[in-house]
Amino acid sequence: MACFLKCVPFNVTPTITDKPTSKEGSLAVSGVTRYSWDDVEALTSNFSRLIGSGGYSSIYMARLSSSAKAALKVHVSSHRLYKIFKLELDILLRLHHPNIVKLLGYFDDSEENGALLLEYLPQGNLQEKLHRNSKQVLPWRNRVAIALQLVQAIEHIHEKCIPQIVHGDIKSSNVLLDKNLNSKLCDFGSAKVGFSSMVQPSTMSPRSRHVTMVGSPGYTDPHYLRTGVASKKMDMYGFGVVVLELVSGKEAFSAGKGEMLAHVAAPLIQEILDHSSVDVAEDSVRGFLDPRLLRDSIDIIDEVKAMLSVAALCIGSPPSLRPSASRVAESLIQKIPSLSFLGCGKKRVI
Ligand SMILES: Nc1ncnc2c1ncn2[C@@H]1O[C@H](COP(=O)(O)OP(=O)(O)OP(=O)(O)O)[C@@H](O)[C@H]1O
Repeated sequence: MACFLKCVPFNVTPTITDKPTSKEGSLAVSGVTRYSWDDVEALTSNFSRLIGSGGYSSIYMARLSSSAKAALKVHVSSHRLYKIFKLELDILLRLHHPNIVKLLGYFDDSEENGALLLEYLPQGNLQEKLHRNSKQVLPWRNRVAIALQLVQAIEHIHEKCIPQIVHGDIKSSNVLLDKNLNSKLCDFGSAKVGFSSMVQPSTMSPRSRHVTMVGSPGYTDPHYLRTGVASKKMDMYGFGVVVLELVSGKEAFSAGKGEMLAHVAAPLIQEILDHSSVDVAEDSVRGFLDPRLLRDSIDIIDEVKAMLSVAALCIGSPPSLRPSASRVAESLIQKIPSLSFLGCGKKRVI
């Protein structure tokens, strides 16, 4: 999760009622099992296989049976991080969507230790898939499918959940991939729940016009950085940057060059906003496209332009002009024929 958390106080109201199940030592809440620490140790074979780590957690392989795998996210033990664990737990208990990581169970000592048992996504996160595994090129049709599935997950939390949820940290390492490269949004530790559209961090003093957080480098909405006002539009900004990553194969922030992808793309984005993606020179588009996809570029150039025009609108200013997640989903389905391999045009999951 991003350092967003340092600025926004959480008001986590426990909403979970535990009900006993037949399994000894475990409790279940709406199909989600509550585990004891002994269960957790057994499921992970004493935390023997680390499969991922984030700023505030470690993720271990867990086995529910000889064939069924899961991922156990253990939050670092502390009172402050326990609140983040509770926030993520409360949100995941409410969320059921094919493109959002599924909660299977949890451990909670009600003080400062918590762990989430999640469905296991064997292809890891999108950031690694795009940038670290250079031998295996992610095909174009999977990239557009991932963009659509991600925006459908965002649409679900923004527009279908009551109260609505803002994720607060949309980035490629928070997009996990299943064995068929379907995407699942994870990491709700930075989320805001139940405000109408905007939230202002209370740590912003009237004298200070700047917020202390910087967010995940390359993904944070500059409007949020300037004003401290968080809204659904900041998720759309993060989504726009992920689309730029999918198209270009470049990282959102290059530490070596100290360069942000949104800045690198700015001239092309401006051209698209000033004219229309249809009129933008094909050479400029090819110049931005992931070189590993250039071989197929003749067939996909119109789709690349459609993806770029979505990214341009999502990272544009002012935030009020950015499209909603449902508008983006509709526009991708309309303009990208490759999505038909998913049957996306026919049936929408929201
Ligand atoms: N269900 C899962 N299946 C497989 N791998 C996972 C799963 N959940 C998390 N991971 C791996 O662990 C990484 C970190 O997970 P996550 O983002 O939830 O942790 P975090 O502490 O909130 O991280 P961050 O500092 O990025 O916010 C993911 O990018 C992914 O590589």
